[in-house]
Amino acid sequence: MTYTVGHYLAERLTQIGLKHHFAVAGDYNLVLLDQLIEQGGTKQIYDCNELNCSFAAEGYARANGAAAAVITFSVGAISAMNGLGGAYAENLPILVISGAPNSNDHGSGHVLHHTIGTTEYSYQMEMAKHVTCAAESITSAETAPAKIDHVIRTMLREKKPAYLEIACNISAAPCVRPGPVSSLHAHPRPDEASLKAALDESLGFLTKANKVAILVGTKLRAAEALKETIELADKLGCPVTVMAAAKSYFPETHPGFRGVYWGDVSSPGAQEIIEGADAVICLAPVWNDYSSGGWKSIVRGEKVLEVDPDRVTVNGKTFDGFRLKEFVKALTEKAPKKSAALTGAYKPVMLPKADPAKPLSNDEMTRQINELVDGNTTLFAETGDSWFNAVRMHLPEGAKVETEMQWGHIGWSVPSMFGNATASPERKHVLMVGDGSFQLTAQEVAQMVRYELPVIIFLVNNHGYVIEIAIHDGPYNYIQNWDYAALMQCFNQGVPGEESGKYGLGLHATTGAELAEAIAKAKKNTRGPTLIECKLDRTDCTKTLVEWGKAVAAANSRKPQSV
Ligand SMILES: Cc1ncc(Cn2nnc(CCOP(=O)(O)OP(=O)(O)O)c2C)c(N)n1
Repeated sequence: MTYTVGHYLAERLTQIGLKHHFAVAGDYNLVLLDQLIEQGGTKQIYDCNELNCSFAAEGYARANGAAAAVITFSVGAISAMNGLGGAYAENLPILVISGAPNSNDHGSGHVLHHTIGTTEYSYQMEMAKHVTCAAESITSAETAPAKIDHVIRTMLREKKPAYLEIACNISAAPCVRPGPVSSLHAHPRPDEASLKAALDESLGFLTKANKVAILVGTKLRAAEALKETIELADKLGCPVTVMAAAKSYFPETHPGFRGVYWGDVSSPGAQEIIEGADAVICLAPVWNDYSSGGWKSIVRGEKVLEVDPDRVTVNGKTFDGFRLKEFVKALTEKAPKKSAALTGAYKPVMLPKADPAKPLSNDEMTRQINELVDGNTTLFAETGDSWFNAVRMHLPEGAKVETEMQWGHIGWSVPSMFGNATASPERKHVLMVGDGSFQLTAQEVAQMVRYELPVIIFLVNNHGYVIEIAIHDGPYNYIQNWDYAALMQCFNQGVPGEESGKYGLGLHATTGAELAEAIAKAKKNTRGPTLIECKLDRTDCTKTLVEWGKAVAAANSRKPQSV
């Protein structure tokens, strides 16, 4: 068998740990898809469309560390741009690979199908450059290895997405074989002088402080320093809070854990700890309009030691030339004990059990889902009140929560959980998604039926865009109602001649008792997804959503600066 450009790509994807890659066929990528299958190493998983394909890769990367999606030129790739944007915003290394026009067409004056009808095809590459850390176009086998290695090495180092387009007549062209994968993982060595200076300045800052606290931020997982953060918290003995988008990045059973800090909508006691501290160690925070509650709560300034993925800022000075992980390890070695602010025990908000015969409430639904979440569960929470329901849950050790609070593309959670469940079949997967979001990517549940993923989907049918209603209401926030549970009947048609793909289960829950019964059935459905449609009153949402929504609306309505 001739070793080809497509084989090279497949071997590199396998070497970096991808057991699967996602794909949607298109005539520009069919030969490439054949090469990837022929080389093996990563199994080809199909999606209903390229938006879902790119989000499935994003979800796979959340569990696996990296991922790949293969789509066709222009009509496919431009849909997948949304997944690239989301992966960029959420710091996830996915590689989107687009089939591309025959290398002979460039400069030929040919107008090609699936393009915008001009004779220039570089517009896609130009678009991709804005939402990736590396982007390359392969039009010859000779240059393919360097370009493939460049985009993979860069995405792994930067924890950002990358883009590759391969001319359709080059995928099966003969190619040299790759060397060791270690060259793709190389990181620059830390600058010791800067690391020491940052450490000395930070120790001086902490030694003077009495009430020290840690705030775990959004980018800490991408900085690969979750374990190191626990070690720092153990050494300091101080309270630890997490930002909403970092929920589950720090174990909630840890003696120092004190809830979620989200300004005025923080967990009880968390706001006082952070805003009352005289030294806050902020680890990889992202302060956007959502996380700061409409710019009202940003933790920054002279009381803050801010540790970003590649920079430390403290006492009005800034230091770089090393990674967050290296700095946190060095700080832990010399950090003083600072347990003065750790008073009392953490008291999570435990929701009371409702009367099972009463109409299902948001609190009762959240209470039962929280009970379902164990140490081996990955809980996906979609944009909407699902965010606030996940944030208020109390997690057992090992539980993970996945959100997309920076990009916030409604519907992201369905394909992303599909990808995540594909990457981590040993874990349980639970999704909370509103009816509005679900309508954007609902068809990907059919792929969960096809691949027999035993995930549980809580479809929160509160009849509209409740998060938008909380921010700013209008007729545009009300949607066509579906019989969401009945979709499973539609998706269960299976693959002709095959036994698989027929085990989706759709259930309705209008009371606490019906929900409990549905969850019991879902736990027994091991050969496919279970969608439980939870009927809630539109006004029944968390108070934190309403309060936060008002703050975001106020931020959106700021008057233009008068010149
Ligand atoms: C692709 C995309 N288009 C529009 C929006 C704006 N948006 N954000 N949240 C929503 C509504 C979410 O409604 P649901 O999923 O029903 O969730 P709830 O808020 O819990 O009712 C919209 C329409 C968005 N965030 N992403």
